[in-house]
Amino acid sequence: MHRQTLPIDQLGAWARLNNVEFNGVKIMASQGDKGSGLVTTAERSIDNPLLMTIPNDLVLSLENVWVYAKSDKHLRQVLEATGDYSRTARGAILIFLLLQVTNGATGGSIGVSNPFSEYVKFLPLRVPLPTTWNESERAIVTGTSLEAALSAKLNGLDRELNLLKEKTSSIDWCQKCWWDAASGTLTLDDWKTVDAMYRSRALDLPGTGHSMVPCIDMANHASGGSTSALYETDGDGNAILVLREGKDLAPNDEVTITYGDEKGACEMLFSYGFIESTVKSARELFLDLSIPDDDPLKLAKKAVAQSAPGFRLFLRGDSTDWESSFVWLLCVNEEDGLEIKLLQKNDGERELQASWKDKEITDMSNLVKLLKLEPLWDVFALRAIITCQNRVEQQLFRLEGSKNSVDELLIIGEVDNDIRANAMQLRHLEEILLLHAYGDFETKKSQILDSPVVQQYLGATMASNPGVSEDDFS
Ligand SMILES: C[S@@+](CC[C@H](N)C(=O)[O-])C[C@H]1O[C@@H](n2cnc3c(N)ncnc32)[C@H](O)[C@@H]1O
Repeated sequence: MHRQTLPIDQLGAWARLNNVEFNGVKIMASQGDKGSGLVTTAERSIDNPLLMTIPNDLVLSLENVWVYAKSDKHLRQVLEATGDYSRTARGAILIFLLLQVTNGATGGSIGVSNPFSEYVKFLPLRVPLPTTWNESERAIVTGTSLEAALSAKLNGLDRELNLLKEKTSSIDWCQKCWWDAASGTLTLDDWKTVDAMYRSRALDLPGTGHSMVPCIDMANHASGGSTSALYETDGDGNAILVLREGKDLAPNDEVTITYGDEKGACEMLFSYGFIESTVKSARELFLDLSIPDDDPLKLAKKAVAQSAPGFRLFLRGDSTDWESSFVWLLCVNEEDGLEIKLLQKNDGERELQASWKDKEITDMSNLVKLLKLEPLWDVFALRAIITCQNRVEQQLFRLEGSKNSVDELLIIGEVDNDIRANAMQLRHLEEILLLHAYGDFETKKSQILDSPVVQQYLGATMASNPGVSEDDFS
């Protein structure tokens, strides 16, 4: 779909028209590779911390999308057709943004023009999130945790667009403008664009939740002590940007917020398209795990697992640690005490019920608590460590094994320079974290292997299965 644009220096006029108040700040066209940003026009200090006020009705939240829908038939039709999807903040806001882009592309004939129909024209034409990267750019993150996250996200976006098509094809104007082979112009790239707009600009606004706040979303990110401002909600429900305590800004200083200092390098690149060059650690990453085909409870375990299949590896102080409720499900079976049964409910429905030695498990995060009470706890803990360590090793092989093809792509592929720098930084940071984790798992493994419970268990297992060694333990 053709996206109309407006020069960013006209955003000041848009802001005045829509009662956005700037106090000693303005939007600056270019902040180097960061796109537009916010800068001060005068000295700012904590004596007068208010930098910007955005009226409540300009905050794009789930609630406000439905308020706009009351006076916009086209928006309402799509929201209603998509059911539960548009009852979530992300779903409703994505549809709203798509309607604004459609409004611009159809010269205003679809939807009712509102402040956002103009505002989206100030947003960058290209948001460099990995979902918008080309094939070569995607291939250079092979072996990082972004590889799986990106592939899942791309599949998810494709599914969402197909669902949107299925639900709205019967609406005449949707069929004509979006889906019709001759006149429809909506593509997967458009859907990726609205998703990227939302993901890279959404804030968790206190009292409102996930929302997009025009003008505050022009603030770039800086972490730690470099963050200069915070967003909040004032007593009247307006969104405000205020100076951080202890910060004094001189004229022309950039005003920054944090997009989440706790986020790992992969999540930063995934959601915002960059990693700060000063970042020295990947901080955390997620590795997926699959249940082996020879596990007799494979399908049942998949059905009762309440979390993503994998584990989160993260830095805690100087060491690495991991967390997952899925891993524990992977490490025990019927012979240990896990049971998963199909129950017939009173209403005729059937459901799977998991239990550990006759204790029902409704919340899978409780499985580890029950395992910790078992005499064989050290054995289960060792299985979990070996499972995670093997997966870390596999990831290191994939990262290492892709180095030559990545080097080649950097020479012959079409790779944007910023994307190259970010992707290579991610590869480097994740390799360090994985190596660190591998070493920490090794230490934990040798400690736990000394436990009398494990020694006794291994002795008994090897005696009854002469072909089995300690290495086969997982
Ligand atoms: C909320 S928007 C900020 C405004 C944006 N610069 C614009 O031109 O509209 C977030 C996007 O700005 C860019 N960005 C923000 N902070 C950055 C930083 N510290 N380094 C590089 N890019 C940054 C990224 O493209 C990110 O996805």
